[in-house]
Amino acid sequence: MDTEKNVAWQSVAKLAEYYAKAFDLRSAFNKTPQRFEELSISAPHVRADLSKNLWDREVLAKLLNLAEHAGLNERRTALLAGDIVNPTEKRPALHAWLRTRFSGIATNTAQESDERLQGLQDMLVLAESIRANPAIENIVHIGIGGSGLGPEMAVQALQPHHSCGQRLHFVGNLDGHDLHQTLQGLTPERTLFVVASKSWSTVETLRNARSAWDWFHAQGGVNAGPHFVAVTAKPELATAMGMGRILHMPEGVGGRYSLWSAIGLPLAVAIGAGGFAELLRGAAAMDAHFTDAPLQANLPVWLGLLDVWNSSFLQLASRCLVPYHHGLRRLPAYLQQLEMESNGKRVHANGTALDYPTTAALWGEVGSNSQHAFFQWLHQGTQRISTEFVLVRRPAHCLEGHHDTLLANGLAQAQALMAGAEAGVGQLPGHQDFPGNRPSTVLLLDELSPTALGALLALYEHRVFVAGVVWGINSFDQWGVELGKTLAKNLQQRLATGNTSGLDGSTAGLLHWICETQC
Ligand SMILES: O=P(O)(O)OC[C@H]1O[C@](O)(CO)[C@@H](O)[C@@H]1O
Repeated sequence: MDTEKNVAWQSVAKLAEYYAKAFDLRSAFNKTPQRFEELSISAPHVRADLSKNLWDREVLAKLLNLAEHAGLNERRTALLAGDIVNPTEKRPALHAWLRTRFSGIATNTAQESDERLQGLQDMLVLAESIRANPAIENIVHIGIGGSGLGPEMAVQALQPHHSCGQRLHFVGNLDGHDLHQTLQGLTPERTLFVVASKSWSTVETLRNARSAWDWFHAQGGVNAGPHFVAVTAKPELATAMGMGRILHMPEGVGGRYSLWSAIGLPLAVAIGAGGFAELLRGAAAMDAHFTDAPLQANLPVWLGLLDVWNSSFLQLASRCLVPYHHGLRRLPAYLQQLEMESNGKRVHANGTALDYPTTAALWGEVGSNSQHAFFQWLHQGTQRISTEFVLVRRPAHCLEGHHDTLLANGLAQAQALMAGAEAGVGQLPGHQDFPGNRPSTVLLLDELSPTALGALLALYEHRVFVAGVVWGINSFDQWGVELGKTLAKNLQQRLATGNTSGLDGSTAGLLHWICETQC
């Protein structure tokens, strides 16, 4: 860490002990009646109440100072200009660049022709032709991680906006049960497979694609090619596998940031090219906020700094995400990849070890279901973590008595985490005491439209970037997934032969158990 950043870091650290041990949210609200106004902030389509966190304006000011000394302004400019921000892979991170250019929000570059935009343009044209083709009844999207989670989550989230005649299915898992169950009842000639893999080397996706290809012929289909669309940065490999149509995605768009590229094909089929353009516009509006708003009035900056504060300084080991909207039930899984693959790192971008905790584990489940699962732990467990609520003001249904009750439940959980309560007369002391003073954040959308979803997801992307810059890590590579892939290849061969020589005792023992019945 350079000297100035270190001084700024130490000055934040000086505050941390008090906020971790002695700060009390209830007293803070009593002492500062305008605390909500001071610590809540709006951005396009998203309002955020950060006042129920274990911080205040003094902490925020010091964190903003730290961000400046970490080079946030310069790094943000580099990201949005499409410069190299992923040094270990020598790549830019083009997600915001792509949607901003495409949406024409970037003045003077709106009509820019660039081959990196071509795949997205081709995808939207193809999506419209699929929507207009009644012969295609089912679309099976095959892809994992960033090539699956984003489209699946967004297709679910925007279900009320669907306007296509096709049914959409998602297959990611290497476990054959996933593909097998999905294919039940489908007819080859009426099915279109979308095989999404940026690298075209992901074992899960290639295995599923080959099995789908075999299924197509085994079920009497002829000429599979036209029924297979590939989305990839490696068109030559996809062509060699027989894919009938290739959509290109740029190398510079990272997997977990790729919903905005041709990877978004299932979503564009579901909501139409116009709906997809709205998603891009919503995201680009958040990009513009991130670019233009001063750091002290910038929502992604506040959230990224809060993440740094909670994890590195207050040592809160996880963050629980609870979206109170059925459509957002896959948001925790999507954000797990975004946050934990991006910032789950233990070394600086230059490869040297870091001596502070980086990103917290992210986990969660949709509300109100989660209230009946793990909220006991959140309210009365021995460990304190932070909780994040995503609320949506207006539902897309008109069933009486649901949405107000849902919103009341979300608000109540945040209130209870902060306020706590003592067991009353006739109640059980201890068992019915709630300690309170547990931090939470509320993000509020007016409605779950394509535009608002785009803005929300872009907000999370920039937040991850901000925290990564302050931690000094490269948020755009993922070397941590490689060792397991290499070992799996070796073990696959051993499973075929039962050879355990040279293996550690546990892996050898487990292999023996499996081979007793299989090999
Ligand atoms: O699109 P691909 O290349 O199949 O990769 C899928 C996913 O696998 C990962 O590389 C991790 O293994 C992710 O970063 C990526 O989103």
